[in-house]
Amino acid sequence: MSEQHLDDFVPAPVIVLEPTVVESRIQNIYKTLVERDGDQKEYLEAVYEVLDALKPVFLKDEKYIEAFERLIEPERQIIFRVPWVDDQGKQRINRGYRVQMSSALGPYKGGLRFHPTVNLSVIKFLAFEQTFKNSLTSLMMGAGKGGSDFDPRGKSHNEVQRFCQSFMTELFKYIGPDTDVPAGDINVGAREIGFLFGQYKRLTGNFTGTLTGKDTKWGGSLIRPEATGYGCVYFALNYLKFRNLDFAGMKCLVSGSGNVAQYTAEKLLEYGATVLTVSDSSGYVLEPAGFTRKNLDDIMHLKNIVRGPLIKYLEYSSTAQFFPNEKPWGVKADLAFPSATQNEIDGDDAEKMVANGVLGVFEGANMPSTPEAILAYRKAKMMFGPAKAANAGGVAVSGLEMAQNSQRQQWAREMVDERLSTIMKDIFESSLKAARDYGLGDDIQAGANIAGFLKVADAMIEQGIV
Ligand SMILES: NC(=O)C1=CN([C@@H]2O[C@H](COP(=O)(O)OP(=O)(O)OC[C@H]3O[C@@H](n4cnc5c(N)ncnc54)[C@H](OP(=O)(O)O)[C@@H]3O)[C@@H](O)[C@H]2O)C=CC1
Ligand SMILES: O=C(O)CCC(=O)C(=O)O
Repeated sequence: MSEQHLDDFVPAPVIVLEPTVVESRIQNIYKTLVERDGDQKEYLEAVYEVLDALKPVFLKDEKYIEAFERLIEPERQIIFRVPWVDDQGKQRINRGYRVQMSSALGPYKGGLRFHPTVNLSVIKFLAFEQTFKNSLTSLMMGAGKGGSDFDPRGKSHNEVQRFCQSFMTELFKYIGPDTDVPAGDINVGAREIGFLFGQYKRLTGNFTGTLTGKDTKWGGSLIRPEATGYGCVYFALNYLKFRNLDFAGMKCLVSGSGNVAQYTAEKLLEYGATVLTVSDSSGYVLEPAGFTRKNLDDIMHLKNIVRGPLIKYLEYSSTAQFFPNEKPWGVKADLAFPSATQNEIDGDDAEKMVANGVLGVFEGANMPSTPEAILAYRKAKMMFGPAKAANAGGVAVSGLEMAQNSQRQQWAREMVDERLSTIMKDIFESSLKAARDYGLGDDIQAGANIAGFLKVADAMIEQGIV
């Protein structure tokens, strides 16, 4: 650029609007979204939470309102047919999705979920949350999310393989190591990533880091399987330290019994906490004296190898109690780690936790707390680690997997764990700093939204209206 051009460059003026004008712009953004996508209730819930938290940012500069308006329209939404053949030779059809939300900070990045509840609203809310989460990690990652309404429950190994191959036969057109890098989420673990990667390689002829969460023998990062659960506990550790507390003797409720729940429980045990519960979609298990390491190994065996329902855990333990079709939130404890799915804690569940003196909730799952639940935590001044901050460890190590793949290297376990722990500490601190910068005290929920948003918004503004 010539000097003349540099002289010509005038940064956009800061436009400060009256609070009433900001309020009405916010209402209009939300109203327009409801008019367009009113049936997407999970997406509306996720957008509303962020919109509300960003008010102080919008009050300081109008440009951020415009950036937000742009951000809530995904860059691209891909919906496709996934035909496959079951073990009886019968044709089956599922629907596949990939929402490429934002490429402001890097290639689209985020997991794939296979679950009968998957629809466009669910994938959009997950891609939206991913945008702020990935920004908080400070790694070069944009945001996306995908999946299918395919239900792997009761499907054979071969059926899952055929489904994954068909899913990738369409998805491969839209992804790549520098464009979009999917990973796992609910029901997409090491087995499914293997099938998806194999088909991607077969279709493109390239062995690239296009998926993360790969097996560590062929390009995966050490610590990626543990990263979301460990990261959530590291985040909680920073929050506890900030309140002059620690894990020793803390009684913890964990929900879910999949990837995130298992490694959350593992790290909690390492830190001397007591894990009282795990759950699945059929109910929850209580170990009244807390899970031992052996108990946790049994849960891992039941869920990862046998792939059975949680009631079968009673065959492994004589002390456990199983509560069918119930959630663990009424059990008396000190800390809660929801690690199953969205909206698994409603207002009533949260009130039970408040009444039981729960000190903090750290979200391993994405958006597990309803708006009513969050209100109850806030009123009770509980510690609250919102998903986009607390569960960012998984995607952070996926970012490190991308870096290792680019270098054709595999880093040592200790090195990845150290990076993860530092990233979680930085996320806690940057969320706190953003809250303080905007006069919001130690409101980590608002701070995480603000810190995550500002980086994406500034990048969007600097890259022009695209
Ligand atoms: N894996 C990762 O790296 C990351 C995951 N997350 C989030 O963490 C959460 C758990 O994911 P992950 O552990 O990977 O998934 P898994 O598939 O490994 O485990 C999911 C667990 O949640 C339970 N579950 C799923 N749906 C429901 C439901 N509707 N009601 C009650 N329980 C349910 C499952 O029970 P059942 O087996 O009976 O279905 C299972 O125990 C999700 O919200 C995901 O988006 C967030 C960041 C990263
Ligand atoms: O590792 C990733 O890319 C995605 C993890 C994910 O889906 C999430 O953070 O919700």
